[in-house]
Amino acid sequence: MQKPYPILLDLSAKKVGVVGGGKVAARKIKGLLAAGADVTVVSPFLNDQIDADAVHWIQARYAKKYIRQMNLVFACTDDLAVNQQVKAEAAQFQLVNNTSNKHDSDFYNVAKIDTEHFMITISTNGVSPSAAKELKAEMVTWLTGQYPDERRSH
Ligand SMILES: C[C@@]1(CC(=O)O)c2cc3[nH]c(cc4nc(cc5[nH]c(cc(n2)[C@H]1CCC(=O)O)[C@@](C)(CC(=O)O)[C@@H]5CCC(=O)O)C(CC(=O)O)=C4CCC(=O)O)c(CCC(=O)O)c3CC(=O)O
Ligand SMILES: NC(=O)C1=CN([C@@H]2O[C@H](COP(=O)(O)OP(=O)(O)OC[C@H]3O[C@@H](n4cnc5c(N)ncnc54)[C@H](O)[C@@H]3O)[C@@H](O)[C@H]2O)C=CC1
Repeated sequence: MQKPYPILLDLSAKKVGVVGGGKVAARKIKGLLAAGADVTVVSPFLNDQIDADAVHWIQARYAKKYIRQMNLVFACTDDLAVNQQVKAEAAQFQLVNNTSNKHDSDFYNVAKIDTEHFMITISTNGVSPSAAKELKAEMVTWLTGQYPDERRSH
């Protein structure tokens, strides 16, 4: 991304689409449900880490019609052509995260530390997600030393 614009979103009760129901989808869905989003998953199969009762599950292969209401869409299948298709077919109002191609995404997810007083988000602007995860771990250790009360969910 050339000039990313960072924001925090209120997704409570907002419809969010997730295409694919595997390991990566499971991680994204966990974060979305924690934010109170109304998640619809389009996928023939669901990973056992995804609670089918907590989402709307459309048990089908991707088709544009399933996500036409959603502002925010996560393309998480293991078929790169399908993820690309989700991005290519999106309307102007839809923001798509193609999880298999950072060069084909409208937004990236961030590593997050959520404490009593701060929400700290970490990004490498797509360069190295594992480096973001490592820096998060170091910052949690540092923060815990500075603010002993700040141990909430990370
Ligand atoms: C561009 C971005 C788009 C997006 O997903 O939003 C993206 C893309 C890709 N990730 C890949 C791999 C991994 N991603 C993780 C983990 C996380 N990835 C996250 C974000 C992002 N990942 C966005 C940019 C973030 C930034 O700017 O720093 C985090 C921060 C947040 C989250 O996922 O919610 C979360 C850590 C949060 C936490 O732990 O706290 C791990 C580690 C693990 O799973 O343990 C691995 C395996 C190890 C590795 O390769 O690093 C691949 C290669 C796929 C392949 O080639 O097979 C791509 C595709 C590509 O690079 O194009
Ligand atoms: N952005 C990130 O954080 C990361 C992204 N990736 C990328 O994520 C992608 C998915 O990886 P995993 O979740 O590990 O794969 P996975 O194999 O666990 O899951 C793939 C899911 O896609 C579904 N699917 C396949 N074709 C579909 C279609 N036509 N329509 C709807 N659903 C369909 C399958 O049923 C399955 O649920 C890979 O392309 C990988 O490169 C991998 C690691 C991290």
